[in-house]
Amino acid sequence: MDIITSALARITPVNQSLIAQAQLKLDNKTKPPGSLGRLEEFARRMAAISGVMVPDTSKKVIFTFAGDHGIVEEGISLYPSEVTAQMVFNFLNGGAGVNVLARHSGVEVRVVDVGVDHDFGETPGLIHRKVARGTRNFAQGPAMTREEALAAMQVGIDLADQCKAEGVALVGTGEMGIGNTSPSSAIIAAISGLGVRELTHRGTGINNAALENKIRVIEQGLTLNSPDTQDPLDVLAKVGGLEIAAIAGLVLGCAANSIPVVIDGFISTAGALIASELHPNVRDYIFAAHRSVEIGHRVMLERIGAAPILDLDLRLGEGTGAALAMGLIEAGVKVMKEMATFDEAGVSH
Ligand SMILES: O=C(O)c1ccc[n+]([C@@H]2O[C@H](COP(=O)([O-])O)[C@@H](O)[C@H]2O)c1
Ligand SMILES: Cc1cc2nc[nH]c2cc1C
Repeated sequence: MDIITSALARITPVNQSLIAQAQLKLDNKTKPPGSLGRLEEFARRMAAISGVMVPDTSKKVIFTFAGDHGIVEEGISLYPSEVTAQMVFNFLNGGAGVNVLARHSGVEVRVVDVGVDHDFGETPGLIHRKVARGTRNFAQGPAMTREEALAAMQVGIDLADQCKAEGVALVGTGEMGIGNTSPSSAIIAAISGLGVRELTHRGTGINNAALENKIRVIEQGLTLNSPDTQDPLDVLAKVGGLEIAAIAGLVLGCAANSIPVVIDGFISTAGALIASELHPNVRDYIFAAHRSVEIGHRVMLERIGAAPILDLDLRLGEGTGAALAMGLIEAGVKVMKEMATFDEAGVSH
């Protein structure tokens, strides 16, 4: 049995009876029924996924996976590939957006090199799991071999298994990779069958002329590689990315370990989409942190069936939206844990 098959075999449906029990408990709290809106949904789903009515949410981790992209040579980003490695050092120094917002929410950030085009040597604090020094240019041939895509997915699965052993209650996804909105658009175009133009946006902030070129380059890559749209791993390998594959593995691994997973923006959702196409129960473990400015994100979220928690015009990635949303999900669990019932508070109902 290969690595993916064995992870898929561990995925079970979430505990439906805990959803009903959690709602009963929430309805006894001092509030009109349902009045805490989606916070109640978070509390119900956290119970159903973890199998515990009030999970201990003290350990929360975001994985920021970094990888480079051969497609950058086509001029599809505003920034050069060197920025990916430079930002890895910024993450390790605690100075990036995700570090700030994760500190705000009491979340630990772990940075993973799964495919950066830089030799990090012994760099302390970095999780060294490099599969390759970036993908190949998918406008000229396949981005990865199937073996490379599977190896990167294995990184995510391993980290999810480790989270289970550590008692991590909530996992978040994040990424850093100059050029990675292009493979993300290619993935949703291949899987949805919609046109590249409807799914491709400005990434780091390219102008109209560069956007036209980006659309043309992605269309060329899809035509050249003609990924098997019924085979999510073929799509991932041919037009995806190493960090996207690792996120697919992390999401799959979280589902296999009954850990709720909060997905960040457009690129993270591309990874989660691959995982949820591989097994229908994966989506029950996913919380969508926010709706990104990237126009294709809405289509991805609809396909996964996830309603975004926030809509803040974010388009940074790294796990920034996940960090913010994790605080709200934890707030839902705290309502379940700490809020007085009508009887406890002596309030009539
Ligand atoms: O998370 C998002 O929705 C998001 C939207 C646009 C850009 N990004 C980030 O910007 C980089 C990719 O943009 P680009 O233009 O280089 O493809 C990459 O490092 C992502 O983390 C992230
Ligand atoms: C500076 C910078 C930070 C980022 N974080 C995620 N993607 C990014 C892209 C750039 C360019």
